[in-house]
Amino acid sequence: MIDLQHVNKSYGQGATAFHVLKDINLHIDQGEFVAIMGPSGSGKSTLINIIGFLDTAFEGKYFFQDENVADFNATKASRMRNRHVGFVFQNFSLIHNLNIFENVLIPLSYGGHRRSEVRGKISELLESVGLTGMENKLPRNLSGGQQQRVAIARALANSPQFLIADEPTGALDSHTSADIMQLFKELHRKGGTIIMVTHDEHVAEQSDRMIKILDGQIISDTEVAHATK
Ligand SMILES: Nc1ncnc2c1ncn2[C@@H]1O[C@H](COP(=O)(O)OP(=O)(O)OP(=O)(O)O)[C@@H](O)[C@H]1O
Repeated sequence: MIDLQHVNKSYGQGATAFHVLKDINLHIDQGEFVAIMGPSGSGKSTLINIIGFLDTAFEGKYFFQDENVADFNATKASRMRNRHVGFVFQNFSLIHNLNIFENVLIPLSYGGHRRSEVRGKISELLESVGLTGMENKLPRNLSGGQQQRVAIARALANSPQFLIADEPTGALDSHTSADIMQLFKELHRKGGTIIMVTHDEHVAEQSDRMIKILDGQIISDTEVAHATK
C-alpha cells in the first residue's frame, strides 16, 4: 500500500541545504502496525509527513496504491489526506470550544456530510473508543486519556486507509498510555493499519514491526516478537 523508493529530503537549498532523509526505502502493507523510533531530530516527523501526504516536496518515489505521491499537487494531496489518512497527535489537537460531537464531526463535514446525517455514525465512533454518550461534553471536562480517545474517534471518522499517530502516548501517564495502546491494538486486530512514532520502547513493543531511524537513515526494521497475541 505504502511504498517509498529512494526517498531523500533536504530542507533549504545550496550550501545551506540540510539533508534530513537519506535514501529511505520502505514498504508498509495494509493491516500492519508499525512503530517508528529514533532520537530527536533523526527525521521521524519528516518521514511521517511524507507518508501522510503533508509533504510532497521530496526526491525519489512514493507510491500509494500505485499513484506517485511526488506528482500530487496541493489540492490532490489534501484530498488524499482527508480520504485516506487519520492523524493522532501527542497533544490531542482537539478544538476546545467545540464539544466532543462537533470535534468528531470536523472531518465528516469536510466530506460534505450534514450534522443530522452523521449523528448515528458519531455515536458508533465514540462507542468504538469507549466514550459512549459523551457527545455533549467539552474536551476540558475529559481526562487526557479520554481526550486522546476523542482524537482517535475523529481520526477514524472517514474510515481512513491508515492512521498516523505521532507520539500518541507522549502526554499520558503510564497507566493511561497502556489503555490507549490497548485501543490501538484492538483497532489493528479489526484490520486497521497504524503507523506510530514513539520514543518509548515499551510503547513500540506493542506494535508488530519496529523501524529505527538514525540521522535520516533506517538502521533497523524488525518484527516484534509477542509472547501471546
Ligand atoms: N521546516 C524545516 N526547516 C528546516 N529544518 C527542519 C525543518 N523541519 C525539521 N527540520 C530539521 O530536520 C531534522 C529532522 O527533524 P524531524 O522533526 O523530522 O525529527 P524528529 O525525529 O521527528 O524529531 P523529534 O523527535 O524531536 O520530533 C531536525 O534537525 C530539524 O531541525
